[in-house]
Amino acid sequence: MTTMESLIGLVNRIQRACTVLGDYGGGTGDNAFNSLWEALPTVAVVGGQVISPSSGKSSVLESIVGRDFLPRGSGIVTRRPLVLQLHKTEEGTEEYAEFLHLPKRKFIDFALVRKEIQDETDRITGKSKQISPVPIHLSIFSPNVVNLTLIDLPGLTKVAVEGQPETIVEDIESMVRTYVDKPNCIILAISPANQDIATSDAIKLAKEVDPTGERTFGVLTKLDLMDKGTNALEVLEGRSYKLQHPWVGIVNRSQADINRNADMMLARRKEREYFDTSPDYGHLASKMGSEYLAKLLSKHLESVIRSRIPSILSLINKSIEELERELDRLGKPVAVDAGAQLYTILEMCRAFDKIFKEHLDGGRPGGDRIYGVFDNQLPAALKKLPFDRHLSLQSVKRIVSEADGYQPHLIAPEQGYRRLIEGALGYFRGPAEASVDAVSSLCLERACKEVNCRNSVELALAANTSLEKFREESKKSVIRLVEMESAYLTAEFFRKLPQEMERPAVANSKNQAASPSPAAQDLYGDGHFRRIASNVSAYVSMVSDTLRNTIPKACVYCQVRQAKLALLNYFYSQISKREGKQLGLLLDEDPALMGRRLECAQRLELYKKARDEIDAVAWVR
Ligand SMILES: Nc1nc2c(ncn2[C@@H]2O[C@H](COP(=O)(O)OP(=O)(O)OP(=O)(O)O)[C@@H](O)[C@H]2O)c(=O)[nH]1
Repeated sequence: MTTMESLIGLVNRIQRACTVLGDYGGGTGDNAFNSLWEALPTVAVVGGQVISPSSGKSSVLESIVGRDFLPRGSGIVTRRPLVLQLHKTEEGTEEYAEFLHLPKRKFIDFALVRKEIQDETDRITGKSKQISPVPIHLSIFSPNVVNLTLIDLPGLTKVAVEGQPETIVEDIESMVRTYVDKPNCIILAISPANQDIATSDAIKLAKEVDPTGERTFGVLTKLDLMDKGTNALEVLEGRSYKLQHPWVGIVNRSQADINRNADMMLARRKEREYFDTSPDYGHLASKMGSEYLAKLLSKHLESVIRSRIPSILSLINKSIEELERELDRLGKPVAVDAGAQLYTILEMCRAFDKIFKEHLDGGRPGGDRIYGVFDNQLPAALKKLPFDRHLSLQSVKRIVSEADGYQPHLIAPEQGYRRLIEGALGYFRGPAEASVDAVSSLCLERACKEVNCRNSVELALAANTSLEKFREESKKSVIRLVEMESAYLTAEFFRKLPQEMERPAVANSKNQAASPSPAAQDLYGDGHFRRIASNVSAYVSMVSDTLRNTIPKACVYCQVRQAKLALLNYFYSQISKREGKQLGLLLDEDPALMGRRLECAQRLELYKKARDEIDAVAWVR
């Protein structure tokens, strides 16, 4: 047989785990998980707010705890649900409080608890006076409490005060309703005795959601403030409004007591005395007061939890089945720890690298297309270069005379030759760069095809980045080859030229024997410029043959060979920089899918843990 402590403690633990996972009820939509939070029995404290007369909700809670710890002030003070978990400790032990969001801090000073509730409320809602459904969990350990969990909700209000959004009235009501609508919710409806019970906000709401009064506990405060000669027996004896559970009357500290900082323990004793000596309520004394209320609720909560355990278990089992099915559908669960993720990713990179190499080396199609670039595309592009235009008679004349300047050349236009050759060599940059791009896109195409099989956009991006790096290197190398040709011309080639140059002049002299100086005559004639064009063309064609052989060498050296050697190393170095979530990204292309899988896995863990905890409680068997 278990104790009350273990049952309420069990629910407390499950409730805390739910909050950590973001389950505090209210989930809607197709993807919403079953809410375990909503299945857990709770006591929700409901009362009217601010508008006179106030219900005394805060005073009741403080009286149950026996400490002053709730924020007070004008406007809506409670703006987030406060899950108040009370744990009874041994007589004589020190009282302290703990927040779920500050697990390592023990609060001994309850004034600091009040401040932390305010600060933590503001952390989520800002100072905007908005409300938020995200609960604050506060545990109080004290010899002066009973084991009990209460959820303090924002007080029901009728008008928005300054600084609050217009919708606050409906917002609060709908938040309170998400709690009190649930059949597992025990409603602690607090109303002041100096107000007509028919107009109590708390009772009106309770009547609506729990018409038979099965799960409502009516609490009447401020009995001491009733007009002389009147009493609240009509309500307390259940004649004004009948509930299944007896009404409990309360006498809290007055405002004057609060101002005086009157001791809570003393207040409890005074309350006891009030009922013991009251001519009106004496016959009900043993069932009145905040201490009695706390014990009554604790006992009731325990019995409700006991009765609900089978249905909670069946919800948990059903949810476990659903989650396991969904995880199956989502595919193999991602290895949760970073080590396993890293292993999987490296395996994937190795497989990718191996197949990629096979494509380049032969054995798989791909490498032959790179050869096609060198054997067909590059020679064709070289052939198409516009040397005819560059070396047209007109262009040669212009370039040579520009190079000569004011002093025409005497024998051979050295500067003119250089300018013509430099200009022509510049055209080689285009085919050189195009070869690099073609090889790069073939490598990338191969890589992407391979990566697609592995379903990882991240891997594709990593391959792309590294191939891009190789492409840049390769481009620099081929451009350097072209620039080297411009930087130093092969003098040997031109040394052979004078003899050849003479040949047309000799032929000329045979035909025009009477001509006084044919060579001199031709020095600035068209024939002379045509010869220059033809010499330059021959030189450029020699360079073209060289580049046709060296460009492929540079591409293979910088791109293909590097891709084979360094792609895997590049993956390794990139991956070792990543951690946690980023590793997960490498494994899967869809962050939404990944998120859902993680959520499902966490939920599954929560449900399994909850099932184990419930199973561990002896009475279930
Ligand atoms: N004399 C007397 N005063 C009470 C009683 N209950 C509450 N009060 C006073 O009523 C005022 C409001 O009490 P709270 O406990 O703050 O009431 P609340 O419903 O939480 O109201 P807000 O804090 O304004 O939301 C305080 O001055 C209390 O001292 C009671 O039973 N008797």
